[in-house]
Amino acid sequence: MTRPHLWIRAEARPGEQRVAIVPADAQRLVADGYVVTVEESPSRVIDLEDYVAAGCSVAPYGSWVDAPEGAVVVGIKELPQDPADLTHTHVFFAHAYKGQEGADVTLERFRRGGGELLDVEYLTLDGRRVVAFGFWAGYVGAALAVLRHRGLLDGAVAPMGREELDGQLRESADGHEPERALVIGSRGRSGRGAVEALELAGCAVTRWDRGDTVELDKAALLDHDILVNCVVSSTPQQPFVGPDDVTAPRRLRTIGDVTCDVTSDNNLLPVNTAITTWPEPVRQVGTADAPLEVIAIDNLPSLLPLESSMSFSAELTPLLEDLAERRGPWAASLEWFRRHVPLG
Ligand SMILES: NC(=O)c1ccc[n+]([C@@H]2O[C@H](COP(=O)([O-])OP(=O)(O)OC[C@H]3O[C@@H](n4cnc5c(N)ncnc54)[C@H](O)[C@@H]3O)[C@@H](O)[C@H]2O)c1
Repeated sequence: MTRPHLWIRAEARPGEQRVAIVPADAQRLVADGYVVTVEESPSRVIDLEDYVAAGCSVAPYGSWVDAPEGAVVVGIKELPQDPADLTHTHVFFAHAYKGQEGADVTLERFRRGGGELLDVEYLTLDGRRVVAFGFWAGYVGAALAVLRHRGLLDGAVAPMGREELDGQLRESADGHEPERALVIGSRGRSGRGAVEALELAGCAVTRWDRGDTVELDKAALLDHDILVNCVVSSTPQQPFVGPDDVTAPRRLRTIGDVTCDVTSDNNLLPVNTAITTWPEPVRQVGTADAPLEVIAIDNLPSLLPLESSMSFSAELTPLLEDLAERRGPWAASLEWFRRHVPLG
């Protein structure tokens, strides 16, 4: 079996602490005969020494631009703006096929350099994505919502470890009647994470998935204190919470919008139309008399960088044996790339 040289790139986005392959998985790859290089990084949540102990070689920050021909450069978020031409094969989330801002520029860089994009979002088997950050997105989104509901999230949020977050959730339960919390999309990856966090926090959790929203019981929905939206919506349907619901009789006070489709036609929470951020995680969309707060952060998994990296790496690593031949999910992702950048 051919084994490509794997080059773990340092993330270029300021503050990004995640990494695509963790040392334990790198060690297995090295034992399997892969050459694995890891770049130095000022922000990565995992020490460089752990990669050295796993048998990886070390390269300076950003040196993937000079990686040997044939090396596959693996990362998570966007590439830096230089160089203009991309000559390698890159594995990362490029967000380049749905007309997103900057997508044309990204694809043009690959076209000019003759490189290849194997976008992680398009690694699929039988149409289902095989590598995603969903569980921890749901976990963090629900955790922030319940902490806010309990008056314990005031101001900025920053990356932390799971123990710290779980400690906050457990402690916050003291002296609280269990809140009624609803997770919609509860059978999905992020939905399962949301349910786990809310249960740890001592909430009484209602789970809804596809069949439960066909005929939306709005009164039942609004009779929850906390709502966590984890639905993947691709077709328009009756919104879960719209502007009209602000003045309706309701228990609902806090929404965690994990889906974050805030500017899309399929936004199921049109009561809110903008994301929120780490410095300002909470937006008031209600009124002084009828408060309603939304948390809609679009990079939730970054708040638990170690756990997110570990689960991402655990999903990605077993797929690498098919990478050299571009089989399975790699073929699916490559097909998307070739639709946008045909072979010249
Ligand atoms: N905010 C973030 O940082 C972040 C991170 C990761 C993922 N996401 C987003 O979260 C969303 C969920 O991702 P996932 O990986 O959990 O997806 P998933 O496909 O694993 O789960 C989606 C769930 O929604 C259910 N669903 C679909 N339509 C529904 C409806 N009308 N009513 C009720 N349930 C419905 C599905 O049956 C499924 O169980 C996606 O839009 C994803 O892009 C956000």
